[in-house]
Amino acid sequence: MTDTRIRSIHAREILDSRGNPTVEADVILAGGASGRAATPSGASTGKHEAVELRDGVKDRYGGKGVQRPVARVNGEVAVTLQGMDAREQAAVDEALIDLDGTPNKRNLGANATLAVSMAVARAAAAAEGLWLWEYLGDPLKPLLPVPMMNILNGGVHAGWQGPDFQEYMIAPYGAPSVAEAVRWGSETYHALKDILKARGYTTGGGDEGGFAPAVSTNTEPLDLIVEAIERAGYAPGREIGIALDPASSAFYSNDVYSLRTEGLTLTAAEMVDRYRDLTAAYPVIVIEDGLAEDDWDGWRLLTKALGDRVELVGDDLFVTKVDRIDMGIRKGAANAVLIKPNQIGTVTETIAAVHLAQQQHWGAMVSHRSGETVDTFIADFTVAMQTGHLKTGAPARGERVEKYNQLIRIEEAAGDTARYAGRSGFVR
Ligand SMILES: O=C(O)[C@@H](CO)OP(=O)(O)O
Ligand SMILES: [Mg+2]
Repeated sequence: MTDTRIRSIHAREILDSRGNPTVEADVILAGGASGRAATPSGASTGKHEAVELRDGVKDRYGGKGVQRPVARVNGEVAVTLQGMDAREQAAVDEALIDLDGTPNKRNLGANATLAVSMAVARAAAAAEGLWLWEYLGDPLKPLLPVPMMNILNGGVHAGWQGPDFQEYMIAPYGAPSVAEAVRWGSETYHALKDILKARGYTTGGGDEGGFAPAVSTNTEPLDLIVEAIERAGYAPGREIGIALDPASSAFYSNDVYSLRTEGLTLTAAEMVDRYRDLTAAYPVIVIEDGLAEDDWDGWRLLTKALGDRVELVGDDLFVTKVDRIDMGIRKGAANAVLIKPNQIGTVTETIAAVHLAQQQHWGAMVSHRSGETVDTFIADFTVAMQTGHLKTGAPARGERVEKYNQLIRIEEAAGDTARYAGRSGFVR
């Protein structure tokens, strides 16, 4: 094997899919192998997430002057990591955590540390001549995830023009392989487009490539999607299920949830009743962020009511942090964790969050951000961690399909050892 010590690290500012700046890092090893990675960026960010910094922006986090995440990677981060073995991911990430020295990466920026951390993993995999998923996981046990395709966008991702709920996803768990699942998803997406056109809705897209029609209730998208699944020739519930991310922290304040489209203001208990009705009437198998990021009592209520039959995923609630996931386990709040590497800022800490969820027999759903790049790290990561499902937007738009296409490539390369998670990809 070639020399895997880190020779140089270089970061730059590039654009994400919303046209906003983000960080990309290149890592070159002494033996010549290299890795490149770019960090995505959220819009409906949880308030407990690690901090994202941008070059030239005035520092809001207690530092003086302006933020310089890229310059700091090219300066002190590069100097500190130089000579370290890229295969020692935990040690590299520990060095990044120490150098930052804060609980939420506000010093270096989680977007800067993550780009470096991911690029180090890629460089090490390249040096060993392995696919990233093989390097990060068990090469003999690739588990291909159910693609959770967000085909109808609302909330902040659609400029509050449509439903209050942010994401309506389809989960083609009945397919025999990930390649077929992607095809089923794209056929349903195109059927939905035809249905929307016929009803006089615009077919413009939201941030994650799903359609953003100006519907007047939060249930209308469910009717439209069930119809689209049928029109594409599949059985709603048996072959393709539906997942929701209401991202409810965005419409929660003063202890109530305000559903603008429906002119309703609901308590947590009333929201739980609503979700109970929705899951009885539609094939909804996952609800992410059904309640707000600090509404622990509401989450316990929701988990008691639906936790035995619906995967209840905490995104803003847990922000990929082990101490918050631990709190959820102790309180009986949720039964699954959304896994977003940039919420925490290193590969090692992301793996720790996945492992904690898995030890509890909780679900772990790896996720993109609404602002993305063509980086496919999360596709390989999901296969390696055997999490069973990956949400990464609509089966349209380059930065989203690139992840689904990577799953197709992995499945092909893995051949007979590849297994598609299907229904087993969900905790309930
Ligand atoms: O809420 C979410 O789950 C994400 C990704 O779909 O959105 P954002 O990246 O805007 O936080
Ligand atoms: Mg979410």
